[in-house]
Amino acid sequence: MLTLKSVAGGYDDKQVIQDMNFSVFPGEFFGILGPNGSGKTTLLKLISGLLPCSDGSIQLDNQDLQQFSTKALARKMAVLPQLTSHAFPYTVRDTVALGRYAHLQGVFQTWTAEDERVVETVMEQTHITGFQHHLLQELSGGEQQRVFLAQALAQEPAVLLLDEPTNHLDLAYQKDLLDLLKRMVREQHLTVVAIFHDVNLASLYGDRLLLMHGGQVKALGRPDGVLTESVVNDVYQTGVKKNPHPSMAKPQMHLIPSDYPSVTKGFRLDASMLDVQPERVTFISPAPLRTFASHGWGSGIGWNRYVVQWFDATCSADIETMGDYLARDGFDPAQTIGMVTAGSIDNTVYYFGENEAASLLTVVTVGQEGTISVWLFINGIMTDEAFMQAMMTAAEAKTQTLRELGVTRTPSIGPYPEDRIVVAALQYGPNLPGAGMTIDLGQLIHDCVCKALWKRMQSNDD
Ligand SMILES: Nc1ncnc2c1ncn2[C@@H]1O[C@H](COP(=O)(O)OP(=O)(O)OP(=O)(O)O)[C@@H](O)[C@H]1O
Repeated sequence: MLTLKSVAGGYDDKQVIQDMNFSVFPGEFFGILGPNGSGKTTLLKLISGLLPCSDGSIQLDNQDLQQFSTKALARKMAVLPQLTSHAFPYTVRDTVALGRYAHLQGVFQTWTAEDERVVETVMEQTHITGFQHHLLQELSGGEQQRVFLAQALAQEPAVLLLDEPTNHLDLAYQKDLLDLLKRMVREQHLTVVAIFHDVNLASLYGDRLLLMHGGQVKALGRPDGVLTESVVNDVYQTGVKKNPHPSMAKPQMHLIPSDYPSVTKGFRLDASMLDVQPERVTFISPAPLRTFASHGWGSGIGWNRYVVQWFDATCSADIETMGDYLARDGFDPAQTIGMVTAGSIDNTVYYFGENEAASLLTVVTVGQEGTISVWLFINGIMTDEAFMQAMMTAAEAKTQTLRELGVTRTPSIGPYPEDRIVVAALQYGPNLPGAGMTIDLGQLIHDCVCKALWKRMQSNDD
């Protein structure tokens, strides 16, 4: 275990680190974050013994760092410093082999079969075997980074210290390197202490994070506790928005550019953007809208410009055939919510509604087999909660209207597996924090969906 007790330190004329107290446990991936100049590298230099502490102490497995000989410390701890442009006239293999220095045995420092095996293994793990006979200066920055990681791993340390290890690495190698470290943490109980600039990578891979500010601890703990919007905004002095990762329980921070002009400024979603043709109904927005869609192509949460429904009696409407419809009619698949149903243009009704809180266009289509699609195009800035509440309110309005109309459907009134709801918001204009039935937007949605459905059903009677 690595333990820092009241550690202070820095350079001759400058005290950088103050009163650092924390422990890093065996088999832990410990991430260090902080703005430029906050003291991350200085802290790592103190932990590696490169700089002496001016106060406090650092212990490794209950032994003071100063009590280790250089070679004994190198068998316990390896360091991957920030990559510099300084290139050595060594081959890749020789550079990696230098990592075995602390393990060489006897007076003649004999190179053993075990040393050979370790060098081979770490070169394979870091994908550098293919250029092992190249000179270091012939490699790209990312390739050099992997060579120095292999050298550090060749030390077979219990603790690995890394200063911005993903610098210079492309996306795939960033993931490869961090996956490798994570695997070593899990399988070999390696302790990793790594400085990150990318808060999202730190969140994904770090078991715990230390957020530094002005040479001190600003926050320390699990990523979801450390990476709060207010703390990150405060420390980095910039606007961020926190969101969960789509497939892991890890927070992710999204930068909000401060002078990003709203492309949706100055227009309003209304029926002029709706195109009703015999074979399909299309809503075309001049700019991407934030969308929540329950079914079909583009379902889930996203940003889309087009919402399209094709009427095709022969279509099985599965997600595979949707690509053909999009391609045939020239819609960008990345910006489209698409659906297909049996039916015709007669089945489309729309209604524009407005109250003091917001305005919205409601489009309702009813397929031949009874499938109902409800689209809501809302003028305002909706929160995620508002989107979900809008979905629930629209579903409730639909069910209530069908009940009032005495409409029965197969399999039954109520939840109908093929019914669809799309909620799209301009994300410009009034703030709309909720859309439940007790607030203005919810009432407007309920009113518009009921009116549109009534209109549709009355036209049925004509
Ligand atoms: N060799 C040095 N001599 C004197 N001061 C130094 C030295 N190295 C760094 N500093 C100062 O110490 C402070 C912390 O620097 P450090 O490199 O630890 O920050 P950092 O958080 O790693 O920054 P970055 O994110 O930019 O890499 C800075 O104000 C820096 O100017």
